Amino acid sequence: MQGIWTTARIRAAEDRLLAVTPDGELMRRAAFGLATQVSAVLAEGAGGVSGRRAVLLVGSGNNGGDALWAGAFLRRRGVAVTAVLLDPAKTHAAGLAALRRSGGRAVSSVDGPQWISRADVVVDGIVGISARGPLRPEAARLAGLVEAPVVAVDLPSGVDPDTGAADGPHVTATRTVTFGALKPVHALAPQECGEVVLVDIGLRPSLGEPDLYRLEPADIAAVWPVPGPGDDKYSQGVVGIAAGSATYPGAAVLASGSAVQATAGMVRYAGHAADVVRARWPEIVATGSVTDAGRVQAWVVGPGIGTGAEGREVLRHILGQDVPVCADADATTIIAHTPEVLDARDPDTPLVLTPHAGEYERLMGRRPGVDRVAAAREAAAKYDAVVLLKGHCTVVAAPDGRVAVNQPHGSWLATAGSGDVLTGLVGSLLAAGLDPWLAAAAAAQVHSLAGALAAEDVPTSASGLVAAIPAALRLIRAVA
Ligand SMILES: NC(=O)C1=CN([C@@H]2O[C@H](COP(=O)(O)OP(=O)(O)OC[C@H]3O[C@@H](n4cnc5c(N)ncnc54)[C@H](OP(=O)(O)O)[C@@H]3O)[C@@H](O)[C@H]2O)[C@@H](O)CC1
Ligand SMILES: Nc1ncnc2c1ncn2[C@@H]1O[C@H](COP(=O)(O)OP(=O)(O)O)[C@@H](O)[C@H]1O
Ligand SMILES: [K+]
Repeated sequence: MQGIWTTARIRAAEDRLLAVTPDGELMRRAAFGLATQVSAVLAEGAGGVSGRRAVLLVGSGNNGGDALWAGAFLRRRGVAVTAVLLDPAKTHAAGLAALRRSGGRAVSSVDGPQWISRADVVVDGIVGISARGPLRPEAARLAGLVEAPVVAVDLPSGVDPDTGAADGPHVTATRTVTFGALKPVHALAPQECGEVVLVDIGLRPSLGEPDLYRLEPADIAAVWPVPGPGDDKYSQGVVGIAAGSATYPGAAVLASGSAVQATAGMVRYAGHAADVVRARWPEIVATGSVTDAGRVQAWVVGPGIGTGAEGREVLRHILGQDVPVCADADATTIIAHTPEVLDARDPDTPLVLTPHAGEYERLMGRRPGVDRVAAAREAAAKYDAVVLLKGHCTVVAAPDGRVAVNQPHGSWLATAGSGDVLTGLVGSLLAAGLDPWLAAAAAAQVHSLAGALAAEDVPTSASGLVAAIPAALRLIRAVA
């Protein structure tokens, strides 16, 4: 798993490392890595390095210092470097001196536009992990003039380092070069960061346990159930799907189909769409009611079941079965409106809730807001459940505090019925006995990968996602 650390933790680790490192050493390590990446962007975008023009946007902190030192390294490779100083009186003195010694130029922000317009690459050293709020007007004005590729130092300025919120003027980078460790912004604002490159400055041993995680293919491959020689259809975990209705059978078909594709064992369906489900997926054992569904090791409940009395009874029955439950869509709304249905649940029975922002609002009485990690954690604590908060970057929080952030592969999942596919994936992993947090996080990752593979650069559908699940799993197992 990739670890991600909040800026408070990064700063504390940096302080520990700084105390045992010669003055300026960390910044020089960071700047050298940064200069290497700027050179690479020049080589790719401007056809070479020597003779190309780099403009540094330099703020008042160490982030600007990194940019200035990198400018000095770039000079050695023959790059024409101009630093635009946003606050000359507070500019990092040693960095500025190094740039000047190397033959680089420094100008004030008034003279910035003429240099920015001729740049082959712009280095965003406006602000780093000590940033608060969006870009200030002068920085916003200069950033708005940039047309060249942008390499962001540590993070794209104006984007919140800890929440990834980009709700005001900010930089959008082609590449972000970060130091020592990933910060939340890198997982939560992929659109603004572009490609993220991590430069090792020796921080890892000082960091301790991560605050957030991102699953890597190897993590998913290691836990995704595959049958062994001793397995049969039951031993791998049977998942039950309570979804859809006679009028709206689509959710049932999608959630059940997703479960069929996800694992090898067995899928049971219970509800009013039994005929349609059976016709589409003959391998599913389908019945009309959850009370005669047979034994399962986990339940998926909610998509399309309605929020009336019948839906409530279905949910109450399922919560009382002492097996893990993924409650989605209408089940989320029922829980929000009649929380006493949860009394049917044994406190030790794992529950996964999968709200989108609107369902979150019903569950918590407020929108998730800009701090989606905190929002998911609060809901997880309130409901003693794993909460998968849907979005471009889906966040999965466990009641014990663990949080995973999903890595999106584009926005292809924004299609009707996509959530039904996700819930089927979660359910089959719960049935296989996975830790519920890991099940939800792995499902989210496979879901987005299936979206990208189904889409292949043109829009896809939820049925397309279901069909692409095997390809996503094949790819994950191949690269792991
Ligand atoms: N420590 C280390 O070992 C290493 C650190 N490293 C690097 O240091 C960076 C952190 O540096 P830092 O702490 O100096 O703060 P940083 O983010 O550059 O600037 C903060 C200043 O900017 C201002 N400002 C604030 N908000 C603003 C806004 N919205 N828009 C505009 N301006 C704004 C505000 O100043 P003010 O103008 O208010 O006086 C504030 O004080 C880190 O990201 C990494 O790049 C690497 O070299 C590796 C080793
Ligand atoms: N812009 C987006 N980028 C990436 N993923 C998205 C985006 N919009 C939605 N998704 C994902 O698509 C799924 C939509 O689920 P949901 O809102 O329940 O839709 P539905 O009710 O139509 O099934 C979620 O997994 C969500 O994270
Ligand atoms: K920056």
